[in-house]
Amino acid sequence: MIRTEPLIVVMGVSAVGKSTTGTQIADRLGVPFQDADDLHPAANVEKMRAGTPLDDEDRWPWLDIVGRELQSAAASGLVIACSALRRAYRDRLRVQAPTTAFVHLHADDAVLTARAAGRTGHFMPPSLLASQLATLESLGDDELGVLVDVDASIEDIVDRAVAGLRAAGVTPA
Ligand SMILES: Nc1ncnc2c1ncn2[C@@H]1O[C@H](COP(=O)(O)OP(=O)(O)OP(=O)(O)O)[C@@H](O)[C@H]1O
Ligand SMILES: O=C(O)[C@H](O)[C@@H](O)[C@H](O)[C@H](O)CO
Repeated sequence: MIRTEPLIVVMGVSAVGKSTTGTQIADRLGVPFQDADDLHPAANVEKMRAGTPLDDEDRWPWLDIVGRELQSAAASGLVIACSALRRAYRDRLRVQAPTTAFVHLHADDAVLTARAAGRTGHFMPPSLLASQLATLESLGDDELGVLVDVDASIEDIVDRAVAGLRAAGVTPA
C-alpha cells in the first residue's frame, strides 16, 4: 500500500494561534513544521509592520512560495502555518499541492483581540486584525479540512484538529 504523508495548512487570521498550535499538530503527527510568516518577502513584512494590510498582489508571490514548500514536502509531510484567508488563496496553494488539507482555526473577536494585544515583539500590529477578519473566507464544505474553535487549551485544540484530520481521511485511522 502506498502511504502519502499529510500536507496541512493551519489557517486563520492573525493571532488566532496558527504558530503555537501548528507546531504541536506537527509534533503529534510526526512531520516537520514551518511558519509561512518566515517566507514573506521583506517588503510584505515591512508593509504589515507599518500598519498597512497586504493586498492580493502582495500575497500571490508569497502564496506561490508556500505552495512550492508544500509540493516539495510530499515525501516527508508538512504542517505549515499560513493565513490563507481567501478561498482564492487556498485554490492557489492547491494548484501546486492538490492534496493539501486545512485546519481552520476560529475564535470570537474578543478572544482574538485579547491574544493580539497580549503578545509582544511581533511585527503584526493588533490594528490589522479588522482587515484580516474582513478578508477571511471560511473553509468551504467542499474544501478538505476541519474547523476548530480555539477558545480552549492548546492540548484540546490539537486533539480536535488531529481527530478532525483523521475523520476526514487526511491521516490514517
Ligand atoms: N489556545 C491558546 N490559549 C491561550 N493563548 C494562546 C492560545 N493559542 C495561542 N495563544 C497565544 O496567542 C498569541 C497568538 O498566537 P500565535 O502567535 O500562535 O498566532 P498566529 O496565528 O501564529 O499569529 P500570526 O499569524 O499573527 O503570526 C500568542 O501570544 C500565543 O501564545
Ligand atoms: O495574509 C496576511 O495578511 C498575512 O499572512 C498575515 O496574516 C500575517 O502574515 C500573519 O498573520 C502575521 O501576523
